[in-house]
Amino acid sequence: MRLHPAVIGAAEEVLREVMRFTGPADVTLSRYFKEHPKLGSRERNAVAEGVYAVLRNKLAYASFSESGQGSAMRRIALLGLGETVGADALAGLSEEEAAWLNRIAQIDRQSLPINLRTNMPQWLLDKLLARDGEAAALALADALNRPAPLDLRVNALNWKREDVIAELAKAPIVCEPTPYSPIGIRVPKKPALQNLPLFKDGAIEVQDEGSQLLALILGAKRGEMVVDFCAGAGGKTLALGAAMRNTGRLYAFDVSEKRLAKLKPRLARSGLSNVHPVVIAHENDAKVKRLVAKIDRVLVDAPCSGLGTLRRNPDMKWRQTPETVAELTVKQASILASASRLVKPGGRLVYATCSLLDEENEAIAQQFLAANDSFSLLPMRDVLAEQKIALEMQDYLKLLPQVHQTDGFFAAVFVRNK
Ligand SMILES: C[S@@+](CC[C@H](N)C(=O)[O-])C[C@H]1O[C@@H](n2cnc3c(N)ncnc32)[C@H](O)[C@@H]1O
Repeated sequence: MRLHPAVIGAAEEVLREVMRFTGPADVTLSRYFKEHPKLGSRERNAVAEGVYAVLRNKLAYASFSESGQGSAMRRIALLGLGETVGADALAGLSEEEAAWLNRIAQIDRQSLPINLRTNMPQWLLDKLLARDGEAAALALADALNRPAPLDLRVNALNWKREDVIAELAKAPIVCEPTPYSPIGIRVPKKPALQNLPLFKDGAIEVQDEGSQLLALILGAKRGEMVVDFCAGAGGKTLALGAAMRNTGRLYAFDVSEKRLAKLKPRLARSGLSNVHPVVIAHENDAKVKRLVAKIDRVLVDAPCSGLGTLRRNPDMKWRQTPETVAELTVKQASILASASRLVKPGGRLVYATCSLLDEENEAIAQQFLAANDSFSLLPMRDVLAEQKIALEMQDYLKLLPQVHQTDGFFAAVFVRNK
């Protein structure tokens, strides 16, 4: 059955706002759907898929849209919808438009110049080419430009992965265990989960496998004092609280009251009572100082460019610039320096990002080590062996979508010697 003709106009309209890149695309889409309640769920999905395809393929589509008729934004919307739901599903296409979409579909994308093939902003493409070379940069861009699967984390406090997989199969939801995280489940399709008893009972949370691994390498244990310094809506906090078997004390810091508020309902579902959310004004807040040298393990899941998560947030590549990245690196170094003071001798500090850029990753870790002789690096291969995670790494954790089928993540583990 064809989609309602309103889909094309809706995609065009919402793209006008999304393509200004003044805020996250998912927020703009949710607001648009709230303001347009008559769009059915099939139509909403089609609009969202079409918009995300445009964000993934922006440069190629801009080039393709130089031909065709109608407003430029309609042509761009048609390209996104044509790529995702297919021209045959669209009602309201003129004959010329259908023929044009058909012609565009015949173009061999491999024959396009590298900037149109990768659909990366030039500054980012230049960085990836200089660091990785053409073949690796193309493979990375290709993986980043594909939608991610849906990964779930099992709440290890009360649930076993195999039992959750068996329950999901009854729904019926096809899924499989994730290869590296012992508490992860991968769902290739994207079913709605919110109404499943498993979700309501806190047995599962949506979380990329890479993100699960970042929580695991902190190695948090029963009865410990742990700080999740940049907790946000608590994706990793929940994993840490369960790893601590709901004992000890887990502080969830963040400067954003709004993000921390989103942790509350998730905490209620999870059954955890060892988590203490704390809004801080900045990384040097007096609330931080009170815990100096008292904490066993500190996770710094730093604010970053998010360029490792382009599979889910393709707008990030158009919203970041060399200047925003430079600002972030100053913040990252400052947060890591302040958070490190909390770690007690013998304690562990993890610095993590979902960025792919060396300046947000290795450079921050190395700069920190150079300035802090009380900390040393715990090689990632040792940390992974300790956690029984079957991943080959050297000093750092570097997860890549084209290799590990996760989002792009970086992590360094430090131990305080004195
Ligand atoms: C990568 S996100 C955290 C995601 C979260 N850990 C999760 O797993 O869902 C980074 C977070 O750092 C927070 N942040 C930014 N500046 C901060 C600061 N100075 N101190 C603490 N948190 C900060 C942001 O509000 C954001 O929620």
